Amino acid sequence: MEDSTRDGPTLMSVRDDLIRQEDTIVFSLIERAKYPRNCNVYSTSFLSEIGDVVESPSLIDLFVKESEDLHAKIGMYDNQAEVPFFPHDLPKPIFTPQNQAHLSFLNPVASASANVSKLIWKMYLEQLLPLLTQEGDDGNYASTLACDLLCLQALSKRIHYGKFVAEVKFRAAPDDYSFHIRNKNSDALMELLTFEKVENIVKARVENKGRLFGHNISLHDGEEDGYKVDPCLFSHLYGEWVIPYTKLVQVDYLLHRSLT
Ligand SMILES: O=C(O)C(=O)C[C@]1(C(=O)O)C=C[C@@H](O)C=C1
Repeated sequence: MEDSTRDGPTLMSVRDDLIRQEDTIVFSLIERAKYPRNCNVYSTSFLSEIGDVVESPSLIDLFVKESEDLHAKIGMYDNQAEVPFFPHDLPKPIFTPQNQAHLSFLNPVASASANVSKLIWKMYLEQLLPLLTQEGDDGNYASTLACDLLCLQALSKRIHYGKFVAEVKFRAAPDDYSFHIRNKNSDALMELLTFEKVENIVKARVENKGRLFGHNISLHDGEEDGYKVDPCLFSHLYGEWVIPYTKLVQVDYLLHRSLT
């Protein structure tokens, strides 16, 4: 947890973490929008066409996988909030921090089961990038990949934070949640964990952040200021994908949470 009180995280502290993560998401998407689409980065035929390798993952596959291997070595995935896109054969951490108290908040079985990485990956590449970037290719593949990694990690962390939200909600009302968990009633769980008012506030706030962080400031009177990214994109992103995926994570987590 980024912010936990002495007695462990609360719904308020987890929501504060989510608010802080909005900044990271909005900033990283604005950074990615500096570059055009650069489709070669995502193409599985690009590397084989230029003849460098026989089997050809895309550049994004390669870059994210290699980055995650490096991050695993410094213990990134010991943190339950971080979920790798390529979880197989990750190297072991090369050191163990002394204070590991923050690592045991979630139910391990439920935490391992709640995973929407594939959905996030597909949404980012197929739906978000076409809305965020202009078509074109400026050859800046390394910078594009570096931005993509930050965006993907920020989105994944925010969405998988649903595990923490679910755990604090469960602990605050164990009887209500246990009843639906026992009955494997995902619709009732979804209803119980949904706060429409909060969702509307979140969407309005990220749109405002997009307006504030992406504001192009002109120095000349009469010149339109404009935005680096249309601010509505951020509320759209949250309304269509980020919040629904976070709720999927919460339901999946709860369905797999032991009740003892
Ligand atoms: O704040 C909560 O209670 C959450 O569960 C998080 C969240 C969100 O993803 O922003 C998801 C579901 C709720 O309806 C409201 C907001």
